[in-house]
Amino acid sequence: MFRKEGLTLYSLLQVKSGGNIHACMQACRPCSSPATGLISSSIAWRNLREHVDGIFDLHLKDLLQDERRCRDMIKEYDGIVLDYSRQRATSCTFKFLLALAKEAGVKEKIDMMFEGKHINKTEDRAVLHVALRAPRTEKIVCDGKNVVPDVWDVLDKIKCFSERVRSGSWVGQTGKVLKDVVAIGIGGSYLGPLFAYTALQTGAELVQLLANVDPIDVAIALNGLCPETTLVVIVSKTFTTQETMLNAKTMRTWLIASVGKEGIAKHMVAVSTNLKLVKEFGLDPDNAFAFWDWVGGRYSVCSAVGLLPLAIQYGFNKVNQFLEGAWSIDSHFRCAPLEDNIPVILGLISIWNVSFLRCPARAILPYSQALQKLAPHIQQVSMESNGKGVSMDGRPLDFHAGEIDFGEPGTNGQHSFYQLIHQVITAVYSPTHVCEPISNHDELMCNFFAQPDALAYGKTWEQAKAEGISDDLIPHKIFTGNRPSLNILLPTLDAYTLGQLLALYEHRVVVQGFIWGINSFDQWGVELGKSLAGKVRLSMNSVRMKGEELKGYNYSTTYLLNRYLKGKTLYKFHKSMLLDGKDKVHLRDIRQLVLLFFFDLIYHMTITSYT
Ligand SMILES: O=P(O)(O)OC[C@H]1O[C@H](O)[C@H](O)[C@@H](O)[C@@H]1O
Repeated sequence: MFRKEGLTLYSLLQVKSGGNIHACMQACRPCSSPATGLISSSIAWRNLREHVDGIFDLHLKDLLQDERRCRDMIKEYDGIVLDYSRQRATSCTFKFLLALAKEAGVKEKIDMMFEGKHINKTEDRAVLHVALRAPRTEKIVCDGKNVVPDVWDVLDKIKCFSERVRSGSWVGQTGKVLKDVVAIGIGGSYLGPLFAYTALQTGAELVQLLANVDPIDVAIALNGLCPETTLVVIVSKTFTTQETMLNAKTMRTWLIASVGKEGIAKHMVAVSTNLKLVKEFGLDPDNAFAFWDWVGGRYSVCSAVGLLPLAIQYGFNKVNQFLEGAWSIDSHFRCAPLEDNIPVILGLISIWNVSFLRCPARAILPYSQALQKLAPHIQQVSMESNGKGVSMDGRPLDFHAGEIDFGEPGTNGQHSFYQLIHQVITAVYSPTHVCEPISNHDELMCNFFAQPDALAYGKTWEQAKAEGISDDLIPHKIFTGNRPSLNILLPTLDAYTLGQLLALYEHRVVVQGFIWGINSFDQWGVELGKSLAGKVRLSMNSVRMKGEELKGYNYSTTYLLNRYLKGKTLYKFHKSMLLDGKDKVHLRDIRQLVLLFFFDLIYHMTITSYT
């Protein structure tokens, strides 16, 4: 009944209908434990597979007429409103989904997470990012130790340091007040901080974040900065990530040229779990802000990774509010019954769309420009966490898990890819940064409220005809609708609600992983790419230093690498090229010399038919 291809939203509309919902309800069998270890062999999963057949008859425009259903599909908690009535699901669907959550032991797994159990089995680690936002009085034990006091030691250190930088009492080596901060990191050490930092932006930025190892990015970051008044923050959980370490070395060279080696302690600090390597890099451990291996990189926004830049820029008060917002959702996630638990409901909706309706693409569309970096952050949180092909115990999955996430703030996205929007819409319904533009915000929100219904209802031939559209244009102007979305409304966008939003998305991803039975906390696929890059690095050095021939690559890679190395003889990117009079950057020169390579990745996700 399904077409044999994925990544298409239209599959929803092309499938043949089958059965009806009441028949499916009667067919519902009591649940029992999965026989093979995969959740797909459970009765709860099979009930959903049978149930999904009945759904294809139903159109959202009909489902939306049932007010009781719609009322049941709106949940509120601590100012957040979740409306999932525009999902292609009935109340019965949610009964089946909740049965699946119970079958998968979601509640028990949430408890294990909060209890510091080593649920990241492949790395033998606890998963305790929730401990990062726990109040000082809370007790969260990991490996026999309450970790909350350690968390607060670092928070106190962040408070003290950030206040000194902000007040000007922390001065650079030459006695000048620091005016600029560059935070270097990549992946989780960049995307999460960037999301939070951008969301709270007020206009006067002290901090900038640098990720890419591309020399142009480095040059742009340094452009106009004076080493004597610049603080560099190296952010790396492992302190081994090549890109970050290379950028850190470039920055160190840049600083030393002006303030000398002895000035580094005043101009460079680090955020890491690896304090030994921080010291070996030449930084004073007193200038390091620690975190712990039980914080995954992509879940590290609430550690010093995200909080140090936030505290320096916006003050520690905002950091406190951010943590309180996240903790509000953490507490709800831990304690609320599954049927009222907003992150659990969000996770179940994702499971329903991906594994049963087979819609593995999700657009995240905040109707708030301040949330412009939400989608890039969630791309990593979701796709690195749940882009897994095997279960926790190494069995290949026989169902589809993981989504393709993408997004853009509305209304920009409307003018780009809205033909494909499909699942999540986030909005702020009261503006925070009111310059004057109440009417601008109203305009924005008109679009926000219009889009979900446009997607749900579509437009029929008859409606188009009644609008006087000519027959030849009607095929282009009718829309089948029935595209699901869900809405999240925040009362405002401030540090508190930002923390709530972050925790909601983090926990949604975790719930999905709990149900699919995968490990949402490791990233071995990324490691493969890293080790292959290491091999290429060695080969490049052998060619350059020893004049050796490239060996061990296929024809295509050898050809491209040789072309690159040949072009590289023109490329002389060194200190004097980067700097002119110590702080002036030759962007144009660098641009001319850098060879650009890019590639299109064609990712084909195959979804096989149900039998
Ligand atoms: O913070 P770092 O140790 O430098 O790691 C930065 C990033 O490295 C890799 O790409 C991992 O897959 C990410 O999860 C991590 O956030």
